[in-house]
Amino acid sequence: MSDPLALASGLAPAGDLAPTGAAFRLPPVRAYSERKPLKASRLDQAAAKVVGRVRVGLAGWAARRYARIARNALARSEEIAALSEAALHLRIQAITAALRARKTFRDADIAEAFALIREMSGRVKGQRHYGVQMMGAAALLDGRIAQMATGEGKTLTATLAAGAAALAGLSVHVVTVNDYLAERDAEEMRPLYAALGLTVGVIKEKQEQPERAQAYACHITYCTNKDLAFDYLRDRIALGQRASDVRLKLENMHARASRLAQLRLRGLHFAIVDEADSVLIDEARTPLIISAPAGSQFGTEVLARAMEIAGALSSPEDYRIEAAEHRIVLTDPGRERIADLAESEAPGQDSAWRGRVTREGLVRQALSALHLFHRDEHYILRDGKVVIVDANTGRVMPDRSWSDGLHQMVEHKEGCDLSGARSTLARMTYQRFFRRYPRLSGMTGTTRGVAAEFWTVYRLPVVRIPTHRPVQRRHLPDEVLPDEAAKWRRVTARIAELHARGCPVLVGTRSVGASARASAYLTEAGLPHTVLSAAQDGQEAAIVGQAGQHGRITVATNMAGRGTDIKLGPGIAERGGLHVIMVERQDARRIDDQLAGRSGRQGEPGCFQAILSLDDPLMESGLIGRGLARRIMVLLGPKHGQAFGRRLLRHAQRRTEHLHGRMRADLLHSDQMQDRILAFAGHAE
Ligand SMILES: Nc1ncnc2c1ncn2[C@@H]1O[C@H](COP(=O)(O)OP(=O)(O)OP(=O)(O)O)[C@@H](O)[C@H]1O
Repeated sequence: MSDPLALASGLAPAGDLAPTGAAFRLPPVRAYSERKPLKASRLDQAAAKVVGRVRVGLAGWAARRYARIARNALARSEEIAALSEAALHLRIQAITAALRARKTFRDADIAEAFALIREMSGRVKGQRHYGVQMMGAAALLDGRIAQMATGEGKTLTATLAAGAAALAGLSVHVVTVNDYLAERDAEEMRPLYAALGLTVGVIKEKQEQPERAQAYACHITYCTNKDLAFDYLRDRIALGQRASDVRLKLENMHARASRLAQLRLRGLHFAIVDEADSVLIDEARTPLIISAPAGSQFGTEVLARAMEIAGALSSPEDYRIEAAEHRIVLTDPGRERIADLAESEAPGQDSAWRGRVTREGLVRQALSALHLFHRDEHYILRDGKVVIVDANTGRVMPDRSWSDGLHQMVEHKEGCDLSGARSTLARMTYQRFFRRYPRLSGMTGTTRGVAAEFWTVYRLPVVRIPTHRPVQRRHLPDEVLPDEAAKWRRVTARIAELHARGCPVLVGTRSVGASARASAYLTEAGLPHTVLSAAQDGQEAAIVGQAGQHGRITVATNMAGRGTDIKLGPGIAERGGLHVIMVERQDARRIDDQLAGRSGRQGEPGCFQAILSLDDPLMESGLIGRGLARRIMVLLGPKHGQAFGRRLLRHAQRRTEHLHGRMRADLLHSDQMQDRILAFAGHAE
């Protein structure tokens, strides 16, 4: 293999899988493995982009190599299928020894390991990996993004790469986007790993440090990106913010042991990121912050006054709402008005109003709470508390809070009790975190528009893997209605028609609020349905389990757009499979594709249709206003008007994608600057 995987081991050797003795050497023990930060100056980024393009072009060549590995593995399948249980175990021990001795993955070893894992999977789970799944797994082992269409079986694919790497002695992290998927995948695959002699740990939200350390000590650990990154941040705090490996080696045994006992991870070695575009691209900018209760915070009166002042200002004279960037910008006249209002309403009363920066910060947060953060979209109210809804996954994040007093401002707006203010102890982003893995890989259904970014930011080339069977999903043309009301009438009519035929329907929305509206319209039309949203994520498995059954109607935010495997009930394939109706465009075409991918899985029939309106939230990033767009649509008549509406929405989506891409590039650059500045003062996180 031209780019062999260099082996490294965690603190604890990954277990005794092969007979001990002279047969193989354990890889060198490193204290807390991680990669040095990658360079990311503007010039590096530009160069990486060019290289990235070339590598994307060369991906076909790499795919041929992975196909060869898969063919070689399949060629052994008959012989391996004939092995007795004991003989199969002996072969697994032999390949384990070979992998560990060589410290690199050779194509022949990979083919042997894959063939053995595949056979074991067939015996234990009744599922033998397809050739294309072995291709995908070879790409993962090689540190790439395997682009595999939705429903192609990425969960099973990961077992080959995770299993082979764990047999070789690497500690493996399989990263998914939410707790439900992490637990489901780990439990589903546990019997297979156990048969290979590998242990599996699952990280769950409420676990304490010892339990977490135990789960990370397993050969393979299933976890969410959020848990993993926070555990790493906590380890960095415990390690004392210094380059850990050298320091740990220099410390005496006792100090070292007590420090190690506080750690959770065994360092970063090999990660397989499921839904890689969501984790590595969409969530790249999410700030990960570890905070502690802070001493002082503003009281209700100050927040109330900030809200009053915010209410007295007007847009665009005093401030501008930049919806796409999700920020408020104060104008010069606005700043003056704030100074006047603060002075007149509270002559010298509270120190908060004396300093310009604090004063304007407070009013900006109040304006944000009023105009940018909406209930049932960005947050929900649960037990009298403001609970954030993650924009990417549609899930509630009970332990997350907005920083810099924004959370308290939103609580005040909603009349909730104020939670305590917190100060930051450590902070980083996913972008920064995942770049620390010496060997990173990912799987995703789509890399549309972001393949070059995977390379620029993470040095991850994308390899497209063919589907096992031809895709049978039908895509109907988008329909664009002039406004919300017309859209919902059309949506309910279409659902009623499908429901009458017994077809299961999945309605995909962008927010909890839109799901509630969909639910109200369906109730009015007398259509029985179930809502799957952040507000009731506890029943997720049960709802998803039913969504492909006869006549079912399920309304879901984009939380169902990732990883959920909706199985078709009896007779449903003959009725055309699952129908997915998208009622709002997402911020990126990739996310629309994910929703479409809930239907037509594994070569089954399915149908995808978008019924949209010019009231779509994306239109805020559009070229022209909604009123003008409506008039032009009417002028153009039904046929051309539709084409115009479709183009307008696509264009708005492309602008949003572009804007977000630029923001991520800026962040990478500023992260790099921060590294340089902080190099004199210690580590950034
Ligand atoms: N080799 C196989 N043999 C039999 N069934 C398989 C095989 N591989 C996958 N499947 C089945 O295919 C379905 C889809 O798998 P899975 O949910 O892992 O797909 P996915 O690629 O992760 O989809 P998504 O992109 O939506 O996350 C599952 O029901 C799984 O059991």
